[in-house]
Amino acid sequence: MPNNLQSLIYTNEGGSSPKLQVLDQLLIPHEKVYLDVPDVEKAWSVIREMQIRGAPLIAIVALLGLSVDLHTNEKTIKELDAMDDGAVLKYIQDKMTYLNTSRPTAVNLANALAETENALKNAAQENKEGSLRKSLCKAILEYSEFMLERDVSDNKSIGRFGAEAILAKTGKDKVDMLTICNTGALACAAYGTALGVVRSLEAGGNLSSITALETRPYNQGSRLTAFEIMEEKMTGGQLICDSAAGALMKTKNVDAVVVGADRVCANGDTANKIGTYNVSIIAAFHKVPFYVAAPITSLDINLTSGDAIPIEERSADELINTSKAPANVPCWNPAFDVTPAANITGIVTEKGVILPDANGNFDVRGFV
Ligand SMILES: CSC[C@@H](O)[C@@H](O)C(=O)COP(=O)(O)O
Repeated sequence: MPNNLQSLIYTNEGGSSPKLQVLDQLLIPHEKVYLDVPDVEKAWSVIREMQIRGAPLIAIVALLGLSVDLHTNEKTIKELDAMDDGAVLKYIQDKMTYLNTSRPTAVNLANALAETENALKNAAQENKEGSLRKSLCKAILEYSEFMLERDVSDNKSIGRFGAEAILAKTGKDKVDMLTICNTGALACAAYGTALGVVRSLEAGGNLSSITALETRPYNQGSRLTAFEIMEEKMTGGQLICDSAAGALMKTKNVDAVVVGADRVCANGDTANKIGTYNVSIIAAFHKVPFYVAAPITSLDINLTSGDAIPIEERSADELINTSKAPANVPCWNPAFDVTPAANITGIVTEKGVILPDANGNFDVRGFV
């Protein structure tokens, strides 16, 4: 991703004055506007309104937003000043619980908050700063910055493992790829997951083409992925509408599909942007390998199958406003669907590719 178009801008002058701005993705590709995130309320709303989106970025913005709130928001500082030590932990936990209500399907935020809880417990025990409040706030700051750095290195590993797996599976030197939604630098701190795999193929000279699906109704494919493809002049980049995926596989060539994930269950069932399930069925019909690319933080080993994944349903307006439909038509607008593990060839993580066993069953638990 070119430096002039980052999903977020984070600074921390002096080590304890974090500042966060996020790119308003609803305005891309026509305008580039960065929004200040001074507190958890703003972090919650940019996530909820999809001004930022993508499972990894949602978690990063929530945690950095919490850190900014605790260190620099005057209202929060005043409230903390008036508290005794016993109340501080609960106060921070309440803000975390609130952030976790922003969007339900991606598990990365819930996993990040669980990791933060552990960091808080350790910080409280060690109390290195000599003040519980300072120790807890420092722990949040350190953990949020760690997440930011880890995201980029994990994505590069996912990219490498995914490219190797696809080239080995297809036995080709150059591959035609298909993807849905936006899983690129705009969905993460940088580089991307599924689009990171495509980036890695391109870097190795192994990309023949990359087709992005439009991804109705929010058009993350046409607004964001197509934008990233054009910015980087990716080889053979093109856009098609969602309903053209079958025709593409039948009449042109697709060597492999690679998609992101919002939540991968213990058995490999994967929630991702609405329409991913359709693509997996078409890929299975045409015997095209179908890869999921996601960091370990997208795995939810507590859910045994995809039936239990909470699927976010969004307002009818989003569908009506983007489809010229009659204003009063009833709509069902699920933001995600679940691809059954049976349709998945491999799950690419930063630790390697998870493959099914001899019976075709996945068990992702050993990777967490
Ligand atoms: C690396 S992002 C993976 C997924 O989060 C992505 O494919 C997706 O479904 C995003 O949905 P969104 O509703 O735009 O947040």
